[in-house]
Order: sequence, then C-alpha cells, then structure tokens
Amino acid sequence: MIEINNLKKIWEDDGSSVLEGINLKIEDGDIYALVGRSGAGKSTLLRCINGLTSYQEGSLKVDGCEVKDLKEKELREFRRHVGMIFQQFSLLERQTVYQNVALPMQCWKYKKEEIDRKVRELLELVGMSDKMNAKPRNLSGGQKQRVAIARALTMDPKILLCDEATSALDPKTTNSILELLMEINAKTGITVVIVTHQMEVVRKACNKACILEGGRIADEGSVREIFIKQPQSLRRLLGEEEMKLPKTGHNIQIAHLVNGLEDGELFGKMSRDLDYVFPILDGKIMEYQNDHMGIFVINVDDEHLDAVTDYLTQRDFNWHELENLSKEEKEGEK
Ligand SMILES: Nc1ncnc2c1ncn2[C@@H]1O[C@H](COP(=O)(O)OP(=O)(O)OP(=O)(O)O)[C@@H](O)[C@H]1O
Repeated sequence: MIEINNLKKIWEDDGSSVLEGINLKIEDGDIYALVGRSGAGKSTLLRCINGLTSYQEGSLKVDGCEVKDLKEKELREFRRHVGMIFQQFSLLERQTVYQNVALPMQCWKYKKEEIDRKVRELLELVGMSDKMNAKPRNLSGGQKQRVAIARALTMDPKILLCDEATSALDPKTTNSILELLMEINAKTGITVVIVTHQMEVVRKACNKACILEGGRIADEGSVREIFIKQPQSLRRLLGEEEMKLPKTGHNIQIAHLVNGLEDGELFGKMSRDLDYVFPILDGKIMEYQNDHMGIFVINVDDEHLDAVTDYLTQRDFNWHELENLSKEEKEGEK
C-alpha cells in the first residue's frame, strides 16, 4: 500500500512550493490515476513515490516504509520492486528488444538461463516475441512501450509507475497499451499508478483517481464517484466552462449508466408521471469503462422538489443538488 500524509515539497533552488497537503492512499492492486493539467505536480508526486526526488514535510510510506528515510543502498533495493515506464519509452537504441528487456537482470547479475527464461516469458506477455531481435528504431510507438513494460516487469515489481506512458500514442494504440496494463494488473495484482492529463485514460483503465490542481488535491476517490459527482475540477480539466446555474429553484444533477434507448426517455417519462415540466440545463453522454454514462442537470421548483427526488431515488438514479453560486460569486461572498 502507498500511504501519503500531509506531504509537502518545495523546490530548494527557488523555494517555490510544488506539492502541499497531499493525503492519499493507494491500495494494493489499484489502478490509480494522478491527473491534472501541465505543471500541477503529477510527475513530481510520482517521483516522490520511488524516491527519485525527496520531500520536506509529511510522510510517504510504501508498505510501511518511509521513502525519504531510505539510505542509498536501501533505496536501490527498494527501486528494484518499483517498475517505471515513460512517455518517451527510454529504450537503448543500439540494443535489440531482447537486450533491452534483459538489461535490469544483467545489472543485478542474474544467471543467464534465468534471464533468458524471464525475457522470453515477458515478451510473450506483452505480445512482442516475434520482435525479439529488432532494434527500437524499427518499432512503432506502441511496440516500444510494450518493450518498456516488459523491461519494467523483469524484477517482478509490486508497483508499476507510468509517467504519461500513452501521451505520445494515438487513441487506438493508447487503448491497446491500457488493455495490456489492465491485463497485467488482473493477472499479477500489481499496483499501477498512472500519471496522465488524458481523462479518457482515467475513464478506461483506472478504479481510483486524484485530481491535482496547483500542487494540491482538488478531488480524490473512486473514478465512478468522480464521474457521478462531476466536480468543478473535472470540468476545468476537461476544458468545460463553469456552468452558469439559475439562482431560483433547485439544480439537480443526475448521473446514470445509459443502457439503451429507453433511458433517453427518462425525462419525458418523469415529466408525464409527475405531471410537471422542468427545464434540462445541461446533458452529455460520455464513455465510461465499457458503458456510457449520462450526466444531466435539471432545474426543479420548490413545490416539486420532493416528488422529483423521490422519483429518482426510487429508480436508483444517482443525483445530487448543485450549489448555484459560481466560484467568483462564492469568493465575492467571503
Ligand atoms: N527541478 C525543478 N526545479 C524547480 N521547479 C521545477 C523543477 N521540476 C519541475 N518544476 C516545476 O514544478 C511544477 C510541477 O512540475 P511537474 O513536472 O510535477 O508537473 P506535471 O503536472 O507532471 O506537468 P506535465 O504534465 O507538464 O509534466 C512545474 O511548475 C514545474 O515547472
């Protein structure tokens, strides 16, 4: 388990703060996303996890072990059990696929037969057995990332850190790499931490996520809950404008999995059943893992609030009332 409490990091050269008040827990077997815009501090937080960079305050424990307290030799041993992959693959261009994957085991002086067995097994796992003797320059981006994944798994790590590992890939290749990571996670129970700015990566592959804004956690929790809640931090990340909500009545946000055409009828049916016509303020349907999730906002007057919310609750729709003040208005009120 990775447990982070009140972590704070300052860049020592200019004294600027990059991470502050970070509290989160990544359980064994999670596929956890650290998501946020460029400069939010995602990569820095990821690098704190494997001790590539340190932090001044708070605690970051991996399986109970405080990373910043590890001495050089202990840190090397610790990193053996934490694999990492990057956006630019970081393969050695002059070496073959086989040699690239074999490298970490050679550095740790494993026996030749053991290296051979492991490299072949991993290349099979990532679907690259037929490219064993190819050089990286003759591989596509997706194939290079498969080789990098195989290399990251040579030491049977308990954790795999992925720093924008799909950012340089087209959407189809991104999906195939995410599916591979999901397959490896399901087979081995490895914990995967994914740094990304792509919400589609989070939607497809991750069970939990943390949205970072300016070095702080804006929202954190299960991906499903985040999509149902649609916090403003998610809207900002998706580049959506803050919704201007009516000041009268109650603005109710409804999230549900779309299971076919009859769901499109929800509002028509609700309106007929309750004999009440209400405005739909916003509506979108987004892909969510292997389903589609519909997110709608309706405005309901005082008189019909109980009837509408009872109706939604009885039918197991996720709903909640939105605050009708914008960020600026809330700040103005202070
Ligand atoms: N060595 C450093 N010294 C000072 N500031 C740094 C250093 N490395 C990174 N930064 C700054 O720290 C902030 C967070 O950087 P970080 O790379 O963690 O962000 P990120 O969310 O991963 O962004 P991106 O998606 O662009 O990689 C940025 O403002 C960056 O300019």
